[in-house]
Amino acid sequence: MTQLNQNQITLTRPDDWHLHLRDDLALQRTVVDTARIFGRAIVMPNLRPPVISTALALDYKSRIVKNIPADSQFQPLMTLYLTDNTSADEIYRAKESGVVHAVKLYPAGATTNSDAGVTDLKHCYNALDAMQKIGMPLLVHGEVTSADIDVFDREKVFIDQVLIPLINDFPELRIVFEHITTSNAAEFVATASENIAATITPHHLLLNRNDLLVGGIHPHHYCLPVLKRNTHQQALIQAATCGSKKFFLGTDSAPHPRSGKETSCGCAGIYSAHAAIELYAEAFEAAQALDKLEAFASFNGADFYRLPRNEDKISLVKESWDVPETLSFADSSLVPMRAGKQIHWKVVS
Ligand SMILES: NC(=O)N[C@@H](CC(=O)O)C(=O)O
Ligand SMILES: [Zn+2]
Ligand SMILES: [Zn+2]
Repeated sequence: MTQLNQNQITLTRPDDWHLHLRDDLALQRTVVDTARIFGRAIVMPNLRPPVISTALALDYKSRIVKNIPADSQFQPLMTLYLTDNTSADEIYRAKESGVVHAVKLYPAGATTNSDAGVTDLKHCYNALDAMQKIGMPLLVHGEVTSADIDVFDREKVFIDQVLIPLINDFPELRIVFEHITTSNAAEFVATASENIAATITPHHLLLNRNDLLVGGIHPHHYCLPVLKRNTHQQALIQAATCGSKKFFLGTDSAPHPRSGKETSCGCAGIYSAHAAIELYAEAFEAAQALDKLEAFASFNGADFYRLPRNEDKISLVKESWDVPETLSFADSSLVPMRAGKQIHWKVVS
């Protein structure tokens, strides 16, 4: 990475390894915002109905591609939604398509649109076996769902109850522990085998649970896994900036209409695609680790997914700009991360 000075950085074009684009009219917003900066993105399959087959993934991809601006080289990388019924054949079809790059595990009931998710991983052993054989990564929303487990502990308990047994049974399975939020997860990944990696979001680097709960409740900071205490935030910053190849950029940008967030039972998800790399630059600068941003954003994910790194570059300058209060979203609007406030890095073309 060429760091010209403290006020400008140039890095290889980054990729987003965990992204929600939604569907239909929403794609006009989400695809354009992500394609502005990112070369590729791993597209989450939690639509209604979920993307459970290669055929559905191909259809979804064609709807996404229609919304890519003509001057963009952006490539959506598709995923399948794992269910209790996913067959080994479906995994082989996914691999052969060249279009599906990973399979996503949502424990049933864990998060937005996860009702069709997995009730017990034992139902998925044929599919997991096939994935292990062909090197297809399993992406996990790593939270248990039992009512008796506190929402702040669900990630840590997932490691003990689900992830460790899974790795014991499938030691060669390539796994991405998505959107990690705790020191427990960061430590676990750092010391696990090279088959285990993790994505980290901009909001879990920049925010902690005070930003959700102090001075009133802030529904636009509600996401899953929920923001944790600041010691966990510090552990994530350390993991992202320490130079380890196991941690990489995944925004988990997850738009919901304003009306779905500002209500008596609000949806989980934070929209960051309008300014994702700029927000990461802020987090890395605050940790005095801007020199580590390029590997995190542009190398480690591509290497884990065994895809070529991007070749072109983007540049950011340290310049503050105002984030709008709202952005148009399908037939309504959404409130983006940092709405009505400033972001202190800006991409220059
Ligand atoms: N992260 C979230 O809070 N929400 C995501 C689902 C997910 O990634 O768990 C969504 O699809 O809205
Ligand atoms: Zn998730
Ligand atoms: Zn997500």
